[in-house]
Amino acid sequence: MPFHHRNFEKLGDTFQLNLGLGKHVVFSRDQDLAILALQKQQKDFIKSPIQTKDLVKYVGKGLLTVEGEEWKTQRKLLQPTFYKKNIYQLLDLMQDAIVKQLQNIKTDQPIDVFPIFNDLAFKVVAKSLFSDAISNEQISRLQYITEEAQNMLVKELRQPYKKWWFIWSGELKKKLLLTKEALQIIEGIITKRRKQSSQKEDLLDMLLHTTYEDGSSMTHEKLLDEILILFIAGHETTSNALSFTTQLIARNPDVQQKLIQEVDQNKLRTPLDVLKNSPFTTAVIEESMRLYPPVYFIDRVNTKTLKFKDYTIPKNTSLLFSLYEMHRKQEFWEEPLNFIPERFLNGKNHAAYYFPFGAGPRKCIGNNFAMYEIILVMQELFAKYQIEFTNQPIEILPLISLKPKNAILHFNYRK
Ligand code: HEM
Repeated sequence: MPFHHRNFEKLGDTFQLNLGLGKHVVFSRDQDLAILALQKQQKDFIKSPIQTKDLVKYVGKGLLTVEGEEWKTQRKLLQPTFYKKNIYQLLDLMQDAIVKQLQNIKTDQPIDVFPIFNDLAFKVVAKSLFSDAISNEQISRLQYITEEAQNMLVKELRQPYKKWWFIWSGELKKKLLLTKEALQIIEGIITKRRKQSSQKEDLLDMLLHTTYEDGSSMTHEKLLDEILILFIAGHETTSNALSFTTQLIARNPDVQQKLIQEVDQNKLRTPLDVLKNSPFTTAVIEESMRLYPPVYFIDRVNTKTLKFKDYTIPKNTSLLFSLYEMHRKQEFWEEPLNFIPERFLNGKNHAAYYFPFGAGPRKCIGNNFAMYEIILVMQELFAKYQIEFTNQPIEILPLISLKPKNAILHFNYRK
């Protein structure tokens, strides 16, 4: 990251990096170019092969990893499931999983919050999807498999020269077998559910009843792929956000105090009422995702020659938009490196240069789900605990997502 920052400072908001062998990448923190690629002229851009080929190997073809007509049809089908009113129905399931998971917090010693939030975020997706039809063993196994798939993808991307070794050593095959096992676990749950007549209020039931324009439902295979994708897209991003948010709160006692005041006012409220009465908590989360956007890069490839400002970018160029850099630009944010949640409370619209959930038609479908989950975690957490930081500064691990490193915090029961 500092490497990119230096390059942006030296070379400007958009620059090209030569990777050798005739390959090059365009890095940009220009919000107008990003909006053009993601929204205004999105028809002339596709996702990079990292998502539409490399990731597909491990997680199949779901909303996140498909393109063109296939994507359009699936997005149209799945969008209503993620409307606010449908996510509201999942709040009790979410809340239940959150309360159980937060029991793992210890107060007698400093703890790394990332593994706790990572398990929590995975369980919240699992329970929202399947309610009580999934066992704890199945959840642990699915979590292990999806994380192994992501680790393998990181390895492949970082060490492309070792591709033959991954194949020859059997490592790749082993990982692909794991993906098969994950699909079998999900398939078992779906098959059982199809035989039940009673209705459940979970995502699986919604997905089973959702239909295309011609009245048909998703094929069994498509449903399996979409569910696996929800696990992949929905858990690490959320746990990163939770970890960075709590670290920032611990380092800013005034913010923590204000947050606790709001949490106390919400103490006796239902989860839905908590969501509706948490403006400061929401601002805290938004400010945290400004400084540490869990998806810190969005990639696209232009399918046509692109003319933008003084640049002509030949077609089939990889473009990487740095949300991390964009969210820290002096021209848009006063004291850009400081954590000031109030900037999200002054009624100003930041949509032109702040988009932690992406922008345009491929914007995160789970954005409400994620925000509601994080607000409910903050409510549960700060109703019981106060937190202190133990190490400076916040450390980052920029992999596929922006992960925290050594997110060690000390929890104390509130007096
Ligand atoms: C704080 C948490 C989250 C962040 C920061 C985040 C961020 C993003 C971003 C930036 C994109 C767009 C990527 C692109 O344009 O290339 C995206 C797409 C997506 N996200 Fe999220 N996400 C989060 C949570 C979730 C959750 C909880 C779910 C599901 C339960 C989810 C499901 C998806 C899916 C399926 C897509 C692909 C949408 C499409 O291409 O049509 N995300 N997310």
